[in-house]
Amino acid sequence: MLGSLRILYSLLTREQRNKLLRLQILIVIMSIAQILSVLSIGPFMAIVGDIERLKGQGVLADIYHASGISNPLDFLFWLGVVVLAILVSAALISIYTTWRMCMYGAKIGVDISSRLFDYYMRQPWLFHVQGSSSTLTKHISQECQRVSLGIIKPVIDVNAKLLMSSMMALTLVIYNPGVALFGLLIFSSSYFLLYVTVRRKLTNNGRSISRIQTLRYKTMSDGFGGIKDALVLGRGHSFIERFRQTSDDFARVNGITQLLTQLPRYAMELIAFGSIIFLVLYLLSVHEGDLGKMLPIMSVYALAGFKILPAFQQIYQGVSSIRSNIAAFEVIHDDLMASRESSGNDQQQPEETHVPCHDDVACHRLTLNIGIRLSNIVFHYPGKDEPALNGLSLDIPANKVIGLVGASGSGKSTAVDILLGLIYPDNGQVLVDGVPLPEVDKRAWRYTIGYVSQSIFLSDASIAENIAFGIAPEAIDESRVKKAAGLAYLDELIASLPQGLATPVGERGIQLSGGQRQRIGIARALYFDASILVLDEATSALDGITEKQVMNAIHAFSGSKTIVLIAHRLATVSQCDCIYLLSDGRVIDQGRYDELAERNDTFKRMAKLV
Ligand SMILES: Nc1ncnc2c1ncn2[C@@H]1O[C@H](COP(=O)(O)OP(=O)(O)OP(=O)(O)O)[C@@H](O)[C@H]1O
Repeated sequence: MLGSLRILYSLLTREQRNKLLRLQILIVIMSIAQILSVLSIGPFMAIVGDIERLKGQGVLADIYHASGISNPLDFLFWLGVVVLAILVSAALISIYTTWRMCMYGAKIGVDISSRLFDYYMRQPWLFHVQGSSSTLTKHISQECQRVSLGIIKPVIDVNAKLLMSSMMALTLVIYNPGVALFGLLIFSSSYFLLYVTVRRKLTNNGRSISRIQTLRYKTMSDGFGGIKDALVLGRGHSFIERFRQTSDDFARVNGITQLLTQLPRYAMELIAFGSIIFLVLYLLSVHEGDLGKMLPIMSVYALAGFKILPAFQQIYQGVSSIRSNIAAFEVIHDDLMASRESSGNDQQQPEETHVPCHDDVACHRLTLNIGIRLSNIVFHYPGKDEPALNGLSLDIPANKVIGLVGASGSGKSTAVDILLGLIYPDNGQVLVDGVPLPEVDKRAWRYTIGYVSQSIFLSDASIAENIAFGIAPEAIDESRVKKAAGLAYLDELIASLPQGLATPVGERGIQLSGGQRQRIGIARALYFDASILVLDEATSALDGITEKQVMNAIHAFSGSKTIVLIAHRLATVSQCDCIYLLSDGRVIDQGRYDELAERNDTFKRMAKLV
C-alpha cells in the first residue's frame, strides 16, 4: 500500500507538490488551533468549579487583578467570551483548511483522469483496435474517481487527522501523562487490532469491485451498442440478467466494505463511555471530590476526546478506504506511468512541427506532385502469424483516381490504414513524393487527407458539427460546411429539415438512414478541401442513383485531387484511372476496368461477367 502511495506521489507535478507542502503547513496551523481551543476550556472550567481561586494566587488570579474587572462573575463572563472566540477562530481555520484539502483532492483526481484521456486519445490505432472502449471509459470515469475519492482524499484527511491527533495526544500527555497514556493506549490498540483483522478482506473486496465494474461497463456498452440486434433477436433479457447479477455482486461487496469501514465506531463509543466513567472515578479518588480541580481536567479530556475520537475513526476509515481502493490505482497504474513517460517524450521530440500561420489549414497542407508509392509492404496484426499485407506494392499517381478491389479480407482496408499513417509496416515503406511517410510532417499529412471509413461514426450533435467533426462549434466555418454538404449531395436533405444544418442526428446518427450517414461522412472528408481523398466502401449504403451522383461529384475532382476508392461493387470503380486487384495481402493484377474485365478471371467473377 505504501509503495502505491509513493508512486502516486511521484506522479504529482512540481506545482502539485508545492501546493501539497503549503497544504501541510495549513494543516499544522489547523492542528495548533484545535489544541488551543481544547486547552482554553481548562481555565474557564477551573474558575467555574472554584471562583474563589481568582482571589488567591496563580496565573488566573494575576490576570483577574490586571484586568481591572472588580466582579469575579463579570471576569468569568469575559473569559467565556475569549474561550468562545478561540473556539470560533479554530472552527474557521478548520473550515478553510478542509476546503483547501477537498479542492486539492478533487483537482488531483480530475488531473489524473484528464491525463489518462489525453494518453488514450494519443495512442495509435492498433491500441484502440485491440482494446475495448468500455474499459478505457471505465478507467477514466470509474477508477479515476475511486483513486480521487477513495485514495487521494483519504490520504490528505488521514494526514491531517494523524497530525492533529498526535499533537493533541502529546499535549494531553504533557497535561496529565497517566490518564492520557492510558486512554491513548486503549483506543489506538483497539483500532489497530480491528484494522489488522479486516485489511485482507478490504484489499480483496477492492479488487472484486474493479473486476465487477469492468463487467458492468461491458454489459452496458454491449447492450446499448447492440440495442437493435438485442431488440430484434430478443436478447435484451440476457443483458438485463447479466447486469442484474453483476450489480447484485457489486452491492454485496460494496456493502461489506462499507460495514468494515464503519465497524469500529460502535465499539469505540462503548470504550469511550467506559473511559469517562473510569476517569470520573479516578479523579474523584485522586482529588477527593474537589470539583475545582476535577472540572478543568474532565472538561479538557472530554473536549479532547470529542476531537480525537472522530479523528481516530476518520484515520481508520481513511486507511480502510485507501486499502479497498488501491486496486483501482493498480488497474490504471501502468497507463498512468506510461502517460507520464509519453508526456516527457513529447516535450523532447515534438510530434508535429508548428509553423506560425494565420490559416491553420492552408499552411499545414502538402501539395502532392508526383504521387504516393506503397513499396513492398509487409504487415502482421499483433498476435497473428498470417500477414494481412504480404509484399504489397502499388503507385497512386498525383491527381488520379485509383481503385482497390479484392475479396473480403484481401487487405484493402489495412493498405489504406498504412497509407493514412494509422499503422506502420513491419517491412517496406510508404513514399510521399519520394519522402518516407514517417519523415512527413504529420499535421500537414492529416490536413492533406480526407478519409471516409467503412463505418462512419456520427456523434450526438448537429449535421454541421458532424461534418466539421472534432472542431469546436464556435470555430466551425459554415461556408465550408455548406460547400462540403453540397458536394456530398446533402442539400436536399438539409433543405427538408426544419432546423437545416443545425438538425441533431441522434446518438451515432440513429435518426438518419445509412445512406444519409455515409453522405455526411463524405462531406466530413471534404470539409477541409483535402487534396487526397480515401473512400473505404464509402458509397455502399447509397441507392444506385445517389451513388452515381456522389461518384460523379468525386470523379469531377479527377485532375485536381488524388483519390483512392475501395469498393466491392465494381461499378463504383469503373471510371478509375487504375484499379489494383488484391488477393492475400498483395496486388495480383492492375489496369483500367476494361483491361481487367477482359483478361482477369477473378475480376470477371467479381464483376459477374462470367
Ligand atoms: N484489427 C485486426 N486485428 C487482427 N486482424 C485483423 C484486424 N483487421 C483486419 N485483420 C485481418 O487482416 C486481414 C485483412 O483485413 P482487411 O480488413 O484489410 O481486409 P479487406 O480487404 O479490407 O476486407 P473487407 O473488404 O471485408 O473490408 C484479414 O485477414 C483480417 O482478418
